Amino acid sequence: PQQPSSPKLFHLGMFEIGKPLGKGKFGRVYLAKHRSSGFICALKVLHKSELQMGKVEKQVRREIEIQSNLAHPNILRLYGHFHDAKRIFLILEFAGKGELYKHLRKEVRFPEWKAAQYIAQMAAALKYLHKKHVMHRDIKPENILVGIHGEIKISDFGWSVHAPNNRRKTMCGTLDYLPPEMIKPTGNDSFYSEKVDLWSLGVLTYEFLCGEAPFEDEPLKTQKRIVRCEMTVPGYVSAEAKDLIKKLLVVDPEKRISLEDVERHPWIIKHCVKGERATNRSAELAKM
Ligand SMILES: Cc1cc(Cn2cc(-c3c(Cl)cnc4nc(-c5cn(C)nc5C)[nH]c34)cn2)no1
Repeated sequence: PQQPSSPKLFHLGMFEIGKPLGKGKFGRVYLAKHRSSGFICALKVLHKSELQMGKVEKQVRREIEIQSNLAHPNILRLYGHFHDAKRIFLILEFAGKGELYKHLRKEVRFPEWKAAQYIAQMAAALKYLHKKHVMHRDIKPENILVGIHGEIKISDFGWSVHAPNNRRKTMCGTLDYLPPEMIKPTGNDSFYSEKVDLWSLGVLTYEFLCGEAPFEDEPLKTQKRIVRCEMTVPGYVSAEAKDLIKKLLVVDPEKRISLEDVERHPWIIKHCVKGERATNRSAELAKM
C-alpha cells in the first residue's frame, strides 16, 4: 500500500542559510538551501515580538493560510512554514531576478511590450485568485518579484482576504494603489469585492508605462484625486494602453473591465501574441 506522505515537518537545521536577499518591515529574507534535497528557496524570517508589537500576527496567519493553498506560475509559492521560540520561518519560492520595483526604478519606465506582458501575467494570476474568492488588495510593484525567465510573481499576501469584505482596514504604506471604495465606502454598501484588484491593476499599468503612480501627490490630495479619478495619461502612452488604463481606473467597481476582457484587450493581444514575443525577446537579448 502507498506510504502515507510524511507530514511536512521542517526545522531550521534542515536549511543552509545563504546571503540576505532583502528586508521588510517585520523581518528579513535569506537565500537558503534545503540540505537533504539541495532545493534552493527563500527563507523569510519574522520575529514574533515584532509581529506582536505591530499587531500583525493575524495578517501573517492569513498570509500563510492563503499562500500555502495557491499554485500558479505568476504567484510566489509558499512551500511550508515552521517556528521556534522567537521566530516564524516561511519557506518561499526563490525568484531568480529579484524585486520588480528595483527593475522599474532602474529602467525608469518599461517599454510597452514588456508592460503588456507583465499586465497579461498579472491578469492571469488575479483570475486564478478571484476564482478562489481571494482578493490580494495590495497589488503594487513592491509586492511583485521576477523569476529567472523574466516572468513576474505576486508575493506578500499579508493584506489578502477572502471576499467579500466589509471591514475597513487600518492602512499603512502608500495610498497610491487604494481604490475609491476603500477610501470612501459609497452609500449603504460598505462591502468591497475582488474588483479592488482591478483598480490596482490599472494603477500598476500606469506606473509601468509612466514610472510613477497616476494619483501620486501628498496624502490628502492623493485621496481626493483617487475618489474623483483625477489623472492625466502622458502623450507618449499609446492610445491602446491609455484605453485599457481608462477601463480599469473607473470609480464604480461594477463598471471596471473584467479580467477576461483585459486578456482580450487589443493592447495585450498586440504585445503578447507569439510572433511579437519573439521579436521583443531578441530586442531584450540585444540589449545585454
Ligand atoms: C521580510 C520581507 C522582505 C521582503 C522583500 N523581499 C522579498 C525577497 C525575495 C523573495 Cl521572498 C523570494 N525570492 C527572491 N529573490 C530575490 C533576489 C534575487 N536577486 C537576484 N536579487 C534578489 C534581491 N529576492 C527575493 C527579498 N526581499 N518581504 O518581506
